[in-house]
Order: sequence, then structure tokens, then C-alpha cells
Amino acid sequence: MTFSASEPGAATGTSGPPVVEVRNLVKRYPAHTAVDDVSFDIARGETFALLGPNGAGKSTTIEILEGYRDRSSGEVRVLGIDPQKGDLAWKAQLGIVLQSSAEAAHVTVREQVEQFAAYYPHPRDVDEVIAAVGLTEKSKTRIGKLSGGQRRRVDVALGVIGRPQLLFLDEPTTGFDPEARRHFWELIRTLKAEGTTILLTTHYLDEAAQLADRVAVIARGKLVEIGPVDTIGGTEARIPVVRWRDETGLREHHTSEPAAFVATLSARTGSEPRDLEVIRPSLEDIYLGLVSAAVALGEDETEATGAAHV
Ligand SMILES: Nc1ncnc2c1ncn2[C@@H]1O[C@H](COP(=O)(O)OP(=O)(O)OP(=O)(O)O)[C@@H](O)[C@H]1O
Repeated sequence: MTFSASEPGAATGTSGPPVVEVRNLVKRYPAHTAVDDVSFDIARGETFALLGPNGAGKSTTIEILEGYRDRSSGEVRVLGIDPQKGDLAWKAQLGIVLQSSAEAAHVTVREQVEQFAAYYPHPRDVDEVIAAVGLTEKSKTRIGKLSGGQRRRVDVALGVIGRPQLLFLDEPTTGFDPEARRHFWELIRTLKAEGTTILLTTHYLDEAAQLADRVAVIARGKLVEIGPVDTIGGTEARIPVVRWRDETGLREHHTSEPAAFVATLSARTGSEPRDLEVIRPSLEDIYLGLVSAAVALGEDETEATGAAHV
């Protein structure tokens, strides 16, 4: 599944100034700081995943970048513009898939996508987009009659129809079945190959590992870690684990040379170790380690601050 060749508005390469620049971003609510001194850049053509537990501040950050929410302090530039001052021409370069959206239930999939296409100067072909999200057979169905996952695909179609330079995807595949998720990944790879810059939030760590060039982990509004998918968390967090069973029970050993360790183990026991596994930490394992350390640190700080006020 591919889109036709790029037209005006498509970005190319990863050079030039960052598409997104965030410096010391803070969003305060009366009783709560939702985003606390967060800074990052996203380069042109990059796919960047913002990860974090429920309530970490991901949607708030994205909504500030989209111009839907004002910040309390800090500097933000999206395609060179402060989102609080973004005009219609600026908005037309963005593609937005919100966490939840309310499409008109009484119109068909095709009518809805066509209507959105008319808002943009260089829209993609309506039927191509409907096909890319796997809804060709449902194109004449009223949106109110679609399943939750199918409606989510309409959201994605509406997000990409305007040929955006920068695409925001806030938990885009929630409710997708596994096959639809794979199709969606293909669609994102096609957009990426065309040079689209993508900011993604997801709770599916395999999705982030598949799609993202870099990830940022936030917890309690603070940036915990940022870096390429294959190095985030540092080398320590990536050391493989060899697991096997012997007469004393389940054993495990962390080593950066698992093959050599398994060879020694086999030679020592004189046979194949029972239930042998070599496990390389996944992005999910690394993410969970980072978040639990950050949450524990936050709780310590809260206790210390509370104690200081006693
Ligand atoms: N309008 C608001 N008024 C007060 N607090 C808010 C408001 N909107 C969000 N918050 C709070 O800000 C924090 C961050 O919320 P946000 O929606 O950004 O989290 P998230 O990381 O996107 O979470 P999720 O993964 O559940 O979508 C939460 O504690 C939330 O309750």
C-alpha cells in the first residue's frame, strides 16, 4: 500500500532547523503541574515517540504543540511558529489524530474524508487514503455504524488527508486489531519515507520500537530520558539475561556475552541446560525500568518536601 508521488508540501530529508522545538515547557493547573520543564527537538523527517504512564503529561504536551492548549511558560516552535500564534496556513501543514474525536455519525466514511480533503490546499487522493487505512469496503457506510477500531481508522485517514508536514498521532492504534495495527505501521512507514515528521504517543511499546527513530520518556510531567530507540536506557539496561533450570530451580545470569556463557554452562553440565533462554531486554522492559525509577524518585522527593513542611 503506497500513496502516489509527493506533491508540494511534502518534507524531505532530516536536515535544516528542527520541525519542533520545545524549551523548558511548563503547564500548571491550579492544583497540579502537568508538564514540568520539558525540552526536546524533533528533526525534519524524524519519527519521535513520546512515552509515559497515564497522566504523565503526553497529551498536554501534544495539545500545546498543536495550539489547542496554552502553556504556562517555556518556549515552543512548531514549523518555526509559536503555536499560540499559529494561523490557518500553519494549521494546514499539521495532521492531527487526537486521542478521541467526534466525527459526524450520519455521514459516510467517504463523505467525511472528502469534506476534510476540501480544507487543505494539496490533499491526498481520497480513495487512496481510504484504502491505506483499510476502509475501502466501508467507504459508503455511515460512520455511526462502524466499530470502534474502524472509527479510529477514520481518525487516522482524516489526520493524513491534508498531506501534513508534521503529523501528530495521539495513541493512534487504540482499539485496532493486530492486523489493522500492522497495516497502520505500513502506512506510517510510507509517510515517513515521503519525509513526513511524526510525533507519536502510544502505550504499545512494540509500536514505538517498530516506528520511532527516537523516544522520550516522561513521568509525572518530567522528561526522564530521551534518545534513539536502540540506545535509550544505556548499556546496563540492555545486558541480556541467560535463564536456565538446574536441580536448585530457575537460574539466571546477566552477561553481555551470552553465547560464551551458554558454551561454558553446557561444557560444565555436559548436556544442554534445561529450559535455556537468552532474553534481550525489550523497549518495554527498559521503559518500565525507567518509569519505575522515576516514580520512586518522585515519591521520595514528595516525602522529603512534605517532611520539610512539617
Ligand atoms: N484541564 C485540566 N485541568 C486540570 N488538570 C488537568 C487538565 N487536563 C489534564 N490535567 C492533568 O494533567 C496531567 C497530565 O494529563 P495528560 O492528559 O497530559 O496525560 P497523558 O500522559 O496524556 O495520559 P494518558 O496516557 O492517560 O493519555 C494529569 O494528571 C491530568 O489529570
